[in-house]
This record gives sequence, C-alpha cells and structure tokens, in this order.
Amino acid sequence: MSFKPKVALSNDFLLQLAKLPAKVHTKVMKWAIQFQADPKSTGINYENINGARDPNLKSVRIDGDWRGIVFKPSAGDVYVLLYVDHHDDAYRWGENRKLTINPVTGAMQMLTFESVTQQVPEEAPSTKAAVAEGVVEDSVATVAPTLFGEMEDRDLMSLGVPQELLGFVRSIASEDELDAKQAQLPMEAYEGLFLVAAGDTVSQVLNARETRVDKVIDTQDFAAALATPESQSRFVMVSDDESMTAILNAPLAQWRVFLHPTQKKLTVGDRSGPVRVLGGAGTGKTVLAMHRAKWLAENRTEANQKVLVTTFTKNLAADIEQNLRTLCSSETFAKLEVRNLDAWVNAFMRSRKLEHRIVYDRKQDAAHQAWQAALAVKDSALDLPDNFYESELEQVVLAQGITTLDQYRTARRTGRGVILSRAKRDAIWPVFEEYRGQLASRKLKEVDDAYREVADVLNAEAQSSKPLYSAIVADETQDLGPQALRLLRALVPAGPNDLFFVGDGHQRIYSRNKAAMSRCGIDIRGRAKKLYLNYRTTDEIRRQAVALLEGCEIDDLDDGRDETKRYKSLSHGPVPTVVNVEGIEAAATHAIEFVRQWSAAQGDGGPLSFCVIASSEKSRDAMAGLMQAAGLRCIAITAQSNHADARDVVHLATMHRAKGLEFDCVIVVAPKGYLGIPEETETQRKLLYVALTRAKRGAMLLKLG
Ligand SMILES: Nc1ncnc2c1ncn2[C@@H]1O[C@H](COP(=O)(O)OP(=O)(O)OP(=O)(O)O)[C@@H](O)[C@H]1O
Repeated sequence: MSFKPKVALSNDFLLQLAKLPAKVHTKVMKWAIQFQADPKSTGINYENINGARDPNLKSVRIDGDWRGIVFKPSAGDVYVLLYVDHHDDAYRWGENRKLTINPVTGAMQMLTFESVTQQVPEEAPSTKAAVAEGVVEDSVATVAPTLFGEMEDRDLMSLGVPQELLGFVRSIASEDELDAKQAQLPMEAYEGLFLVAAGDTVSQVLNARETRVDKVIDTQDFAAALATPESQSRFVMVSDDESMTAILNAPLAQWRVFLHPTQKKLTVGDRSGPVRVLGGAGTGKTVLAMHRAKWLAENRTEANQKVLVTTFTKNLAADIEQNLRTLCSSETFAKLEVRNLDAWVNAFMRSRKLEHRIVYDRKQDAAHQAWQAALAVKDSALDLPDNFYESELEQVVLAQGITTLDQYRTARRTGRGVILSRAKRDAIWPVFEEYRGQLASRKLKEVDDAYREVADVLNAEAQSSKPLYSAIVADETQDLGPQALRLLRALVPAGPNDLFFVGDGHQRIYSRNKAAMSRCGIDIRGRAKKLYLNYRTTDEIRRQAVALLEGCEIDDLDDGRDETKRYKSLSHGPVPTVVNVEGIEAAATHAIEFVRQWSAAQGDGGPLSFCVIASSEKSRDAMAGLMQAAGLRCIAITAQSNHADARDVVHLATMHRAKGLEFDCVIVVAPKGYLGIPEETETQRKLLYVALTRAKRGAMLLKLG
C-alpha cells in the first residue's frame, strides 16, 4: 500500500509569496499546487545546497531564476515548502537555516544561523563569534549576571528554546535584550522566557499552556512533530488542491491558518463549562473567538441549532460576520448567527411581540423627557446632584436589576462613593420608579431592563423548550454588563462548551458595564486563560498606550485584576509622537502632515490605511472637513458603514466606534483633559488605549488644548 507523502507550507513561504510580482506569484502558485499533488514527481529536481547547515534542505527550480527551498529529510515522507526567491537569495537563505525538533516539546523549529552565532562580550575575545552549540555557554555565564543563566537545559527547552540556542538564551542579560532578540527565537520560546522574566515559574507557564513535556520525543520524526500546536503556529499541512489554493490565494491572512499554540488549544476540543480568555489589545482574541465558533459549529452543533457569536458593537459584529464567511464553508456558516447583543435582544422582543423600543441614549428625545420627568420628583432636601441619580440608576439599579424599594434598600453599592442610609434610599427610590413609569408610558425600555426581562422569559421557558443555541461565543466581554451576562447565561443550558468569552479590562470604555462573571452565574474557575502576544501593534505603540493606563485599575472581567507587565508585541516601529496642539485647525495640520509623511515613506509599497480617531463626533467631523479641504479623501466609520479595509482614503471614527478595528496608521485627537489625574480619568485613558492600539505601524497622539 502506498501512502501520499505529507506536504506542509511554512508561514515564511507565504509571507515571501505575498511579496512576489503578480506574474511570478501566479507561476509559484501553479508550481506549488503541482508539488502538493506529487512531491515525488520525476519533474521535480531536488538539488543539494552547497555549504548548507542542514543537509535536508534542498533547492528546486520553479521558473527561470526563481527557486524554492524545500525540506526533504532522508528518512520519512515529509516535504515542507519553506521559501521562495531569486536563485542566489534563495540559496543564501537555505545555507543558513536548519529545521530541528525540540527534544522536550517535540515542536518543529526553524533556526537561523546568524542568530545561533554568538557575539560574546569583550572579556572573552577568544570565543567571539563562536557557534552556540556547546561553545559559548560557560564563558558567558561567568561574565555577567544573566536572566536565564541558572536555568536547567530541560526547563529552557520545555519553554520552547531550541537545544542549539541554549547558549544564546543564557547570555541574555536583560528584558530589553530579550526583546531585541525576539525575532531570532521561536514565538513560544520568547513568550515563555518573558513570562519567566516577569516572575512566573516554568511549571506555571507549562500549566497555563496546557503543555505536557513527559513524552519521549523522536527528534527525527518530522511527521509527528508537525502535529504539535507549536509546529502548527508556523507550518500547515496541506492535503488537497483546494485547501492549497485557498491558502496560497490569501498568503497574508495568516490568522486563518497559523494560530498561536494557545489560540489553537482553546479553539479545538471540549471544555467542561464557561471559558474566559483575557488578552491585551491585538493579542488575537477576536481571531480565537472566530476559530472557536467555527469549531463548535462544525463539531458540537446539531442540524437545527446554531452557535451565537455576539459582541457589544454593531460594526465589530459586521466585521466578524464578514471574516467568518470567508473562514467557514457555507454549511458551517449556516450554523452561525453573528449579532451584537442589543440587536439580538431587539429582534427577540419583536419576535415575541414585545413592542418596547430600547433606550440607547438618555439625552435624546422621549427618553430625555422621561428622565427629566423623573428628576422632577426628586427630594430636594437630599441635596444630591442630577448626575448622582444618573450614575446610581446605571451602576446600581439597572446593573443589579433592582425593581423594588425593598431590593434597593439592601443593594450593594460598592465603589459608589456616597454612603446612603435607609432613609435616604427611601427618599431616592421614587425617582427611579418614576423613570421606569415614564418610559413604560412611552413604550420604551432601558437596555439593561430589556436584557433582564428577556433572561427571565428564557429562564421560565428553559424546562419546556429546546435551547436556541448549542453554544455562545462573546467578544468584547468587558463591555457587557451584569444583565447582559445573565442574559447570555440564560441563553444556553449550563454544560460543556456552553459559553466562551474573550475580553480585555484595559479596553473597558463603558464603566457602567463593569461586571464580575462569578456574580452573574458564570463560573470560569479552572477555565480562565490568557493570550500575551500582540500581533497587531508595534511594541513601541503598545508601550505608549499601556503607559497611559498607569495608575488605573484593570480588572479581569471577574473579581480579580489584570496587569500589563506580561504583554508583548511581535513587531517594532517608531515611537508614537505626542503633540500638544491649540485648536482643531492645528490638529488637522499635524494629521495631514503625518498622512503625507507616512504615505511618502511607503513609496510604491501599496497604499496604507489611515484612521483619525476623535473623542467626539463633532471633532471627528471637524477633522474630516479640514482634511478633505486639503485634498485628502475622507470617510467616516459609523454604526452602519464600516469600510475599515479601504486603503485609498483617510477613515475617521469616534473612539467608541473604532473599537475592534485596525489600521496601518492612527492619529488620535483628544482633549488634554483626557490625561488628567488617573483616578478621575480612567474611562478617558482607556479610550485613548483603545484608540492608539488600533494602529499596526504608526501612531500620533494630538492633545487638544
Ligand atoms: N495567529 C495569528 N497569526 C497571525 N496574525 C494574527 C493571529 N492572531 C491574530 N492575528 C492578527 O492580529 C491582529 C489582532 O487580532 P485580533 O483582532 O483578533 O485581536 P484582539 O485581541 O481581538 O484585539 P483588540 O482587543 O485590540 O480588538 C489582527 O490583524 C489579526 O489578524
């Protein structure tokens, strides 16, 4: 019996493919599809690479001067397409690479020999530029204190450090040096090392990763190595023309194919109950949520059921839906329902002939009148300002679903500042009662009340009707308040794979929606996970954004706290500029200059995407007018239109509307006051964090005086 050889592609190959001129791209694609079908074809001539570090790397002629580099071990039937380039460049690339298997984790790892070559400190000139394999370790360890010098080989390798890089890693003396060497390390090794540098033990890291290192590894078995989540974060096995074509056609959509090992582990397999995944901006939470939803739809959803994928913002839901459409087959997509929670609750109420409309803004129209009428009944002897009543309504009455005076008398009011005696509560309550009455007479309902009442309906029907959904996947969980979480809890019966939440306390921009999952009937104990690596933003932008949150408390969506220390970015770029400007005209001048400079620097590398992110619709529109007058095409991102991927325009968005989106470059325009005393400007600072972290490459913060 003959088996088809295993064929895989590397992420480097795809990145390189994306850079090729269109004509060559087509030829390489055609060749790669044939190669996938039969890598043993007599038409493929594998040539040795003289001076190669790895005898298993071969060169193959694709067309004219173009060469592919393929991994073809002497034993076993595995072929990996690693790289493509002009003849000389491809050979040079191949000479300096080696594909190995980590003897502890079993992961396939690509070594670059420039990185294995050590620059040893001046004190040890005799070993300068020695190769790491066994040579440098002792000399380095004695020269200066290092971060990982004391660690056992096995511990380092279990974090993902290749055996050949043990000396290289042991020489690292500071976190900055580790960051500078990031590109030379496998992703899992870099991540493991910075977590250890931040204070985690090796077993904490391995437990959190759900990685077992007690198996015997055959370091020649590349077929087995390809099956590890670490290998799959950089290599993908391709078994038919169709999947090969799909991958080659979108070489830059790496998120579809190469998941971070933690993303991969959380995507597949059963979980015994609700899962919560935390991660700073750009750590791939939405990507994970989409892959998990796909897996649940394909594997744990009956024919007449669906997976509900939900989030807070309407235009982010539209974005997710569009991406899921391309990620999934049509059969799978048919088992998904993507909708922001407000829209979902609205549709449910209509389907049940509940005629109330939902109040989204208490400052407008009928809701405003209702609120004013309610304030009119307040007890002036209490001497409490109007905004006290509004925050009490949002943070206590609506958040906790309080509907009677008795409940209000005993309500938790932690963090509210003002202490209220029973008599005062009795005097305040009529305002809230009046407000609900005023709303009801106008056929209106606060959104939290709508969530609560729908949850009550669902709970009452739970025994008698089949659940609508097999599972729920929620993005932006930090902006779903307690009643929203209770509603999600009521939508699926408690059990394996029921609820999957991703979110980030740094991005909590609706402070009224602060909720602890455990107090909403959602128990995540043993299923609380984290993503650490920022795939979107340069580390320079990430640091700048994080610095703005100094002094702010970041929660973990439950009763604990998150911290910023353990997050890192994979890419680097210029430090964002922060400029004080007087007036919107000056802000527009800086923004125009920024767009022109970045566009000029990009040359013919393809247009960049830009977004001006403003603190209000008014300043967004003023910036649009001024930039348009200077000849730049501008387009506003609204709840209805979300063309964030268009590249020949400058997008403009409010901070709330920009959530979840991303652009090459971002210009943030905010009043200086946003950076006032941290305790008083937490929400504003989080808005700035969200806005800045929308940028992939360049960012500027304009502080309006
Ligand atoms: N495994 C991956 N490989 C390559 N790119 C990835 C991967 N995961 C995520 N990305 C990319 O990183 C960027 C951020 O991903 P995503 O939007 O999922 O992050 P997020 O944590 O939801 O961000 P935020 O909370 O800031 O909105 C996107 O461009 C996405 O395509």
